[in-house]
Amino acid sequence: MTTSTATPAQGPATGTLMAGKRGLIMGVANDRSIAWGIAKAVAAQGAELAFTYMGDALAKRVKPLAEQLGVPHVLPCDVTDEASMDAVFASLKEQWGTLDFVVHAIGFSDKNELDGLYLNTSRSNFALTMDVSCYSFTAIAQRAVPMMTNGGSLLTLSYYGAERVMPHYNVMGVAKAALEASVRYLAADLGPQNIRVNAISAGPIKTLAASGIGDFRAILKWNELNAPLKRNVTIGEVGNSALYLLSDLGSGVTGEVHHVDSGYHTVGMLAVDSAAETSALLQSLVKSEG
Ligand SMILES: NC(=O)c1ccc[n+]([C@@H]2O[C@H](COP(=O)([O-])OP(=O)(O)OC[C@H]3O[C@@H](n4cnc5c(N)ncnc54)[C@H](O)[C@@H]3O)[C@@H](O)[C@H]2O)c1
Repeated sequence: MTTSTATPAQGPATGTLMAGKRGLIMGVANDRSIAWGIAKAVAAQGAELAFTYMGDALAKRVKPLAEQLGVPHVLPCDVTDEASMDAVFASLKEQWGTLDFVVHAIGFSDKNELDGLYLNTSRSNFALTMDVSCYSFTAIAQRAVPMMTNGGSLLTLSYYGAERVMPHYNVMGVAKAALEASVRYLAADLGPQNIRVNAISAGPIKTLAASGIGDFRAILKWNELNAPLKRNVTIGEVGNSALYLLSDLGSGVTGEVHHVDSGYHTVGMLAVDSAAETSALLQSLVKSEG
């Protein structure tokens, strides 16, 4: 193996950890997407990939990215549409026959409800958020598992708002909590087939999906000030942790929610050395609420 010690800033480490493995990456929207960070990390280790994208508008962005990594299969998929998911797996079955891993980096909620109080969540947006952000992982697993004849690895993305109240995360927090529970149930169901199921709980990262969350910039700053590493994480770092869970390095790990968040989830109190800046940030949040 020829793994280098490159940091995410220098690009992913190259090597052969994923050689011979075929995987589907769902959720690349652009080059800021967490799914893109994961795709780069596993491609640099020899994985053969397929991408899905949602809607014609994103095809223009996703196809050139796929070309960069030499990904030949780029398929449309809307996870609220059963036929669209069936078509993706029928196509992969025809092209590849078997599948080794799937990355589910998909979430959605009406941004009007990612602001203000959770109390005001509508029935329709509750159902849509749960469908896209939680149930779809199970729906994808149902289709992927029959192709994972040599075992496999399923990976989804969560956020700390599943465990603790984060301002404005609202119904997404409820959906992520359910998603994390489904990781554990799927892990139990699929363990006997040597199919592992895990989640990465990523720290806040400026992406298209994140831009819909109220006061997201303040959340980014708050994490930077108060996380043990005193900075936010990159999609490259999430990609490297995903590589561990998707490759045989993670062969003993399933049902896990692995935090890649500069350690923020371990902190019980604000950082004393950033108290002044954190307090100024709080003041600005109070003003924006007012
Ligand atoms: N950015 C963050 O701070 C952060 C932190 C933790 C977890 N996450 C999670 O990471 C995952 C990826 O999000 P991201 O931040 O990279 O943003 P992103 O906008 O780049 O990716 C979200 C993806 O979901 C796709 N999507 C939405 N509705 C869909 C549908 N009906 N069918 C198929 N695809 C659909 C979008 O097309 C997009 O590709 C999400 O689950 C998100 O909740 C993000």
